[in-house]
Amino acid sequence: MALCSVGRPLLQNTRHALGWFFKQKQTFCCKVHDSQEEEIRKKLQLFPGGSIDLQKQESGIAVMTVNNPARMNAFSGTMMTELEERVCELETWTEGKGLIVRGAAGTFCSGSDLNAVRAISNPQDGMKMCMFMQKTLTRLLRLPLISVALVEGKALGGGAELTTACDFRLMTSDAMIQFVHKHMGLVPGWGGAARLVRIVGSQNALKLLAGSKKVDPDFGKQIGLVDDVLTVGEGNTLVDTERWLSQFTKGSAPVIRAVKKVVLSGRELSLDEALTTERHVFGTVWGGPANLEALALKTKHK
Ligand SMILES: CCCC(=O)SCCNC(=O)CCNC(=O)[C@H](O)C(C)(C)COP(=O)(O)OP(=O)(O)OC[C@H]1O[C@@H](n2cnc3c(N)ncnc32)[C@H](O)[C@@H]1OP(=O)(O)O
Repeated sequence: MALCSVGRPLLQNTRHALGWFFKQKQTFCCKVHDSQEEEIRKKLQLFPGGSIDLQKQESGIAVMTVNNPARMNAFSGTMMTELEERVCELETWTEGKGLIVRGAAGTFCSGSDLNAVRAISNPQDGMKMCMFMQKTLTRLLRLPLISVALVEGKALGGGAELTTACDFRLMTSDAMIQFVHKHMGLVPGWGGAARLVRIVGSQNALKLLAGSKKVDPDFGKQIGLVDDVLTVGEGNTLVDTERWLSQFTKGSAPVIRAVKKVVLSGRELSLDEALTTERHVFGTVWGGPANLEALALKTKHK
């Protein structure tokens, strides 16, 4: 049973929560063949265009690119299903440590493709699409990889929501994030509001959503949405992002992945559940190769 199948509350009980960590391969690496999901997958296939590209590098850092430049990297239907496939691929990438999510051609993502949105504007299809993207983005955030959204140009609507499905956000100095949903007569539906509240607090989330406020790098840093700013024109932003991320991904993959798991459990589970999970994760690294090597080297932390 997958963690978040339709109609099932997330993290229903401790056993389920622990299964999340230890059975990821079995529970996550395949599509959930729920009939409603199959139906929306088929419908999404009717709206082609663009791609979600994934490059897994030997460094243990993967780069995922939202690629639909003719539409400012808006998500077509097929891109939504491709995103799910790429997340599946990353769930089984045991050597992975980090992930960069970015947009093609110097801009992040302008949300869902408005042509597809118009065609499936009935509430039933809207709900199914929203559930599909919520689940995929939840799985993206829960990957045992340290993830960062590299925001160049604009991140609008669903694009702004996508940034919140990463652990960190970097912006170039001329970039902008905007939850434009209110202007579209909507609220976030891809899990962006729930995640935003956890990142910036409810006061700031209310300002960003109710005011559709534009977030530039300074404001983003001030409210804690943005972790760092890359100056435009000073080198290659992707290389700069890899360098920034490598401060957290340096070292052994099992340890980095374990760090992400304990932080994630602290963020999502009750204290008791998180403590139990922490013990289990600790057991996976205690006496492991990295631990034994550090002990043999008599490492000092000066
Ligand atoms: C739960 C999910 C909720 C959502 O995501 S709803 C979607 C929210 N996003 C939007 O409303 C974005 C609407 N687009 C815009 O505001 C502007 O196009 C944008 C992104 C600021 C760029 O402005 P400009 O730089 O002036 O460029 P432009 O308007 O000429 O756009 C270039 C081409 O891209 C297209 N485009 C941009 N965003 C799109 C989208 N979301 N869906 C479909 N097509 C989109 C735009 O129509 C234009 O195409 P074309 O050259 O006219 O064929």
